[in-house]
Amino acid sequence: MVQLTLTRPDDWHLHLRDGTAMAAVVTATARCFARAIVMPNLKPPILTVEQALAYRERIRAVLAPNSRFNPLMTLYLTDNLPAGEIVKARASGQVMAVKYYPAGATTHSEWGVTHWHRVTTVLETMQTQGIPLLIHGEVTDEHVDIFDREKFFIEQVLEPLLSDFPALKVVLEHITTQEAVEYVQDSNANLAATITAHHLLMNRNDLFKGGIHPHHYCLPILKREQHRQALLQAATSGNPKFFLGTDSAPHARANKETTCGCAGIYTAPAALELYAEAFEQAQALDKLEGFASFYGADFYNLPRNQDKVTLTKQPWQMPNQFEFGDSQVVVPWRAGITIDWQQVHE
Ligand SMILES: NC(=O)N[C@@H](CC(=O)O)C(=O)O
Ligand SMILES: [Zn+2]
Ligand SMILES: [Zn+2]
Repeated sequence: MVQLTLTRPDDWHLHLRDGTAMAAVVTATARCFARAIVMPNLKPPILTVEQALAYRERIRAVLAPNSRFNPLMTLYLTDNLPAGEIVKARASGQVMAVKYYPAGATTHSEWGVTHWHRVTTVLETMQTQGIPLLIHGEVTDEHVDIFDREKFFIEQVLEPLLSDFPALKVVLEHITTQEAVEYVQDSNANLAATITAHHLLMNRNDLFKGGIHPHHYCLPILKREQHRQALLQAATSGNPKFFLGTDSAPHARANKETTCGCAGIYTAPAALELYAEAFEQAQALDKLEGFASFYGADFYNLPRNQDKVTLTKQPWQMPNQFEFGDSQVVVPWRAGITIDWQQVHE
């Protein structure tokens, strides 16, 4: 049997939601990942260190008693986030980063940043304190084609922002384009990017193959094949600027399969297995460990994990749905479909 053993990975971009929904999904991540950067886009969002630490305790409270899963918290950047909150975040040791949502760009981004010029004081403090800025990199101008929003964000926002804050650590999250890959490659070591499994394995045809697929809809939206190839190349290149962030983003089935469905793909139930599939496709399984288990920790100046996980090539079928709190269900990516790799649970 083909087996693959690697240092336990971390997920550097994850949505856990809150309440009973959170309780229903957190194990899917905790079974595999040692740590995860937990996104703050709750409704209402996580605006203070106090709220972030309380959210962290709610997550920890539903973990199995012997779980060593460590949720790493983030703050939601608004036009009004006080710089003092950054100092508190640094002191907390558990609030690791600040998330920049352009207002209106994605799920629960309505409290996000209207223009980066409004948050320069906070960025200044983050730069001094060494707190990374995590960016959803899409412009929100409705005149910009949805497939070009990432490219335009890089030109119109990221480039000027980085030139004003060259020492700020920045993660361009869930990149989807060749332009993003090239921009990150060509920048200094303070800029890194996360890549999702679904953007490594699907292109925009998968939104429409034989009919419309709401469970393939996420933001940034899937792009054409040329971009998927660029992402695959970046992820498997061994360049430490690219690391794992699933962007696993569960929504209730009823909110996906509807007239105006939510953006977000729930990949946590097979996250590492799906990355293995992508890396195998690129004949680069030997590069998975660096991408999944080393480079993110290095970027955040955290120790690499010590223990291991093992995947085996034993097909299994993804369930059609999972419970999602309060009599809701969530449909995972690849629902009802065979997954090639499987994590071995000791
Ligand atoms: N990726 C998504 O399509 N959705 C995310 C938000 C985000 O990461 O942009 C969500 O919270 O549902
Ligand atoms: Zn996003
Ligand atoms: Zn996300």
